[in-house]
Amino acid sequence: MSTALPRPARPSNGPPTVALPALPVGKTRKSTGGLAVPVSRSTPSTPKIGLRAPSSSFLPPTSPPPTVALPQPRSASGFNAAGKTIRKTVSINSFPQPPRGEGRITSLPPSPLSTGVSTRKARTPTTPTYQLSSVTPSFLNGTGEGKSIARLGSGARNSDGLISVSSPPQSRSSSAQDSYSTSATQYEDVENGAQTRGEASGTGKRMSKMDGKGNVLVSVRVRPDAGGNEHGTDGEWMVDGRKSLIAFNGKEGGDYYYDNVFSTHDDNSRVYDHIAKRLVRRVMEGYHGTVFAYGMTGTGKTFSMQGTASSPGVIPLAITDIFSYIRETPSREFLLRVSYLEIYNEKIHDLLSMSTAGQAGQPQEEIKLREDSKRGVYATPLKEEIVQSPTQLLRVIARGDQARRTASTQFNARSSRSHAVVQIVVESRERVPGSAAGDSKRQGLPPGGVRVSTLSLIDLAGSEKAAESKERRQEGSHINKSLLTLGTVIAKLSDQKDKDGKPADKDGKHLPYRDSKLTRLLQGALSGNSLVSILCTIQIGSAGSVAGASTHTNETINTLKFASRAKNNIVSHAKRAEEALGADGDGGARVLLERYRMEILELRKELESQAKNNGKRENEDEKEKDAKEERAREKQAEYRHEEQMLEMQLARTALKERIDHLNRLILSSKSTGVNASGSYSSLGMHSRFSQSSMRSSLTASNVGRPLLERTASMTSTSSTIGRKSTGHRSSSGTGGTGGTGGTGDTIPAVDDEDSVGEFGDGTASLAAQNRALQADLADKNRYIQTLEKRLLQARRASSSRTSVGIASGKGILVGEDHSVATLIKEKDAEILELRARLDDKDKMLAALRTAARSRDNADRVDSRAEIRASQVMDGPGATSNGSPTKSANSLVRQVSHIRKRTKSVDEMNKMLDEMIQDRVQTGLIIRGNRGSVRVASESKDQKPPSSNEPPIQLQLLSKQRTSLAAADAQNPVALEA
Ligand SMILES: Nc1ncnc2c1ncn2[C@@H]1O[C@H](COP(=O)(O)OP(=O)(O)OP(=O)(O)O)[C@@H](O)[C@H]1O
Repeated sequence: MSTALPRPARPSNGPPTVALPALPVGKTRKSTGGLAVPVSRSTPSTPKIGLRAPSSSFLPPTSPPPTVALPQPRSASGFNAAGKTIRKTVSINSFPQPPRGEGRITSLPPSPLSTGVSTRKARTPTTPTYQLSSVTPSFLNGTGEGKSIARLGSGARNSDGLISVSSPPQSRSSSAQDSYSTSATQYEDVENGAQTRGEASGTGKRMSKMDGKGNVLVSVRVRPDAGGNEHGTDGEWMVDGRKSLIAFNGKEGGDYYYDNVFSTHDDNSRVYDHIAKRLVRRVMEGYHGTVFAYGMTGTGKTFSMQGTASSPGVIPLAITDIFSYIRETPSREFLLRVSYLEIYNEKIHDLLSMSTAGQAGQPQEEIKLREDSKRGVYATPLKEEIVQSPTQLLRVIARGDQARRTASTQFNARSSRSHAVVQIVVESRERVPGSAAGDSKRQGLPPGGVRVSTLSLIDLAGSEKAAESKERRQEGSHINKSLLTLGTVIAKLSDQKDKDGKPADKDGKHLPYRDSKLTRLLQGALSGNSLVSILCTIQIGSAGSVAGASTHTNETINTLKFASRAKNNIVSHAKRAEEALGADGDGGARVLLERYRMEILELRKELESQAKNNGKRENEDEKEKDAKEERAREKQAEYRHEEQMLEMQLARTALKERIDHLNRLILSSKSTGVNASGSYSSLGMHSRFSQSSMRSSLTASNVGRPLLERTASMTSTSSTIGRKSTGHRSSSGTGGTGGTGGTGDTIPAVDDEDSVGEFGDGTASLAAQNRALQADLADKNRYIQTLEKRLLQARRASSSRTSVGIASGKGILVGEDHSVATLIKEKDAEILELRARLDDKDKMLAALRTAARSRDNADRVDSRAEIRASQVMDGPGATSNGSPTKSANSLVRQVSHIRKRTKSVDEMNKMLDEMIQDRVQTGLIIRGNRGSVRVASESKDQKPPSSNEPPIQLQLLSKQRTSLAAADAQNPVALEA
């Protein structure tokens, strides 16, 4: 069916290269206030529009077939074969640069707003309709379109043959470097200086190079009719996607050419490819870009921007391409952050924080628009989320969508009641600064800087004429007001600047950007700082009613007018964003990539310095630890050493005491006991001595375990002796006055034959002394065993310490250990010696015992004989008279004998004291407060005992032996025995 439809008879090729004469404008067109009039309307040969098929006819035109798929050159499209003037039918694609001055003004399409209409009306009759013919033709005009088309080869992709412009490759991730013939692309190519279109660009290319400006990309999408009528109800509409044409044959009709016209059959993917794909790439390369959808409510703005799961729209497809670009550009690193806001009833809401703050019932902080020289106009405070994957980005946007306000309207069950703005900020920098020096040089940018560009994807709320509810009406009034302001600003846009250098309208007046939040937010894009692509959505059809049809038609025409005006008036001066170097200044501080890089560098430095410090600290810690361990070891060794020295000292003292004690005992055993005066007994002496030595021991060894054990040993010793001593005393007490006639019967609990003193005066008998000695001997043996144990332990400790000392290389320790080892050896020798001495003493004791017995026997015999002799000599009278002469003599003899012996003991003690005194003087022995002595081993300058010189105990012992021998020599009784 579509094949049979006649097409508008417009020349499609062979455009003139010069300005064409003005053509008369048809009345009907005039009445539209300058709206474009399809040539076909006034061409007799052209069928009526009502019969025409819409441009979405799927089959290629029959005759004459377009030579190329590109849009008509504007010179050709401006009029038909009949030479009719069609002011507004100049192809938008033929505006590689904005019209200027008067030409531009006159070429403006009629504004839907009152301001533009009168001007247009006044000028229309006198102004040539093809004002832009003087503009250097672009690659799309007659100078080279054929070649460019052949090269671009977009037709292959267009299955329905309606593509009017070359299309980029379809792959979402393809580069499509030179396949997009829009003004914006021309601009970009100028920037890069690349002859991407080669000869196809022709003079247009050269012109572009000269001023580097371009128009925005304006596309129109026709939504399928809800009633199933694809091409309009009254047959007045014609949509030709291939020619980018929308023609209306009704009231205020005309032909409208745009960069792209999408028919009802074009899907979202195709729409994206044509309106946004290139722009997204440019954004990734450093330009700011804005895509927005404009149109009446329910015409498919949201459908085009967001799409559906099966047919994703501009936003998801752009996101896919952004990440594809990042993947394809390994030489740069990127950082993406996204924000999402809506303008509802002239208030800005953050859709990303609304989903959190709003849910929690917290009022959102009011978001204001601010402006600075670097960022332009921006909303603050606005949540920005850094995203790392398409999924994450889509999720963020979906979250915002959830928060967006929608409501049911007459034309849309889920109408967006706000303008929604997704902003994706792209930061990028060379991965290795300076690596692409050549490239950077070409771009005139230093390597290493961060480029920041912004992609704004805007879904405007739909204009609405009538609303039922008050709320809808209020929303509608805000929406309409902001859209009206947008239209006004666009209508007033010009190259004029005011005295401050700010964009001004044609009369030099301020542009009313501030009249609405929307225009304020779009200020940067509208004033040319960014590449702009506008998608206008329309619906051709009645929407089921006559009233609806008329509303639709009016709205559709208004939308088309808006699109035309935007195409003509918005001029892009977009430049690649400057690279911010360092984090200095306001711009630098915003650049997260730079901030993060600096932060990373700082953190790395910190990490390194920390690692260094840690290393140092570890070393120090280790050293300190070593030193501590060393000190602990030394302390331990010192303690052990002290302990050992103490033990040895105690042992020495104890041994000495023993020796003294034994000596005293031996000497006592040689004596005959105390005489009748009872001045002292040997056991009494011993007891006293024992107590005193105990005290001294306690004083000398008041620390350590050895003390307790040794003290216990001493206690047992003293108790043994004390018991005997007590027993002795008690015997003294009972039998002390027994006189010569006293017998052993007076001593209880002593069954030994020797238990009774011969004098009955309490003097200890030899047997008692022997028992005491044996008990003492047992004590001594036990003590020696304890000593041996101690020494064994000391030896072990010393050997382990020696090994530690050797391991740690401490010569001094080894030296000390040597001395200790030597001491131990000496101790061993000493013990051996002592044993030998003890054996000697045992033997001596046995001998003494025997001698004592035989002496006692002899004494008894002697005394009896003496008594008998005196009795004989004195007679009975003498005895009765009690002459005491002889017995007194005998007693005197005995006493003198005992005194002699006592004297020898005293002498020996004296000798020992002298020896000790001698040692004390030489500093080898220190005398304690209570008479105890200790070896001055603690003193640091203590000389190690000479290997030749025997230890003091041995010396004492040997001296003692000598003295004993001397005493024995004086005491023939003992020796003879
Ligand atoms: N090209 C299309 N193909 C199929 N369905 C479409 C198309 N355009 C719009 N629709 C459908 O029309 C309805 C309204 O579309 P959409 O919500 O996108 O309109 P709108 O312009 O955003 O409206 P509003 O301004 O009220 O938000 C939706 O159900 C959508 O699916």
